[in-house]
Amino acid sequence: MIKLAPSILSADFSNLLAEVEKVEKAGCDLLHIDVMDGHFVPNITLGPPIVKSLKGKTKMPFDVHLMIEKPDNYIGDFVEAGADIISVHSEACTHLHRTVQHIKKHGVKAAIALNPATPLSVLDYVLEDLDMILIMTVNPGFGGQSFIPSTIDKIKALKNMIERRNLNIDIQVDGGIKPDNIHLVTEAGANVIVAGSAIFNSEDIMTTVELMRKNAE
Ligand SMILES: O=C(CO)[C@@H](O)[C@H](O)COP(=O)(O)O
Repeated sequence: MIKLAPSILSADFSNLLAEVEKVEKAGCDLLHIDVMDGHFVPNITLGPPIVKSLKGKTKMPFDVHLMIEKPDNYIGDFVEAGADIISVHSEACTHLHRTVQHIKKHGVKAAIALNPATPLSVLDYVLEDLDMILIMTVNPGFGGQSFIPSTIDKIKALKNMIERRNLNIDIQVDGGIKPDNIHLVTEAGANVIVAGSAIFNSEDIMTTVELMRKNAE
């Protein structure tokens, strides 16, 4: 079962609630919230108050992707604001295992995100503790970038790694996913698909979501 997670980075922030309502009505499964600090990535987006302002206004779970340094300092604030899943970047964590336990202690789902150049081996000793792994299919920081094709082999290798250990972990992909390439990532093993510009910049969100779902399966 494929889950679609529209990234609000490409939404019209002056009309954020209406944008969220549109993707929920179109049948999307999760709301992907990109948090950027201007240090880990060269862009600044939003913090817990914006997340909190949306809580209770949609039934979609909040999938919060922290592209920030020192994520441990902010996990509690995002949980309090309404996060249901929190992803931290392996590249931003000095003590990755500790950070994963920190997320889980807050009672939300824990995920690790990997930049395109980061090997899967960083997951070796934390895999069993994860609910989801986020394979970045662009370098993080901006919406509207082009999909990096070498990430397909990485998704396949991750799928094998999870199956070999008999685990049940979602594989999320994020960056440059459109109706015409979504099948490449789902065939490789991804089941949670983030899409920002493809959904929010489309003329008809409902039709685009339907097309993405059809092409994914
Ligand atoms: O995390 C990020 C970018 O760092 C993403 O969530 C983007 O927002 C996805 O946007 P598109 O590539 O789908 O336009």
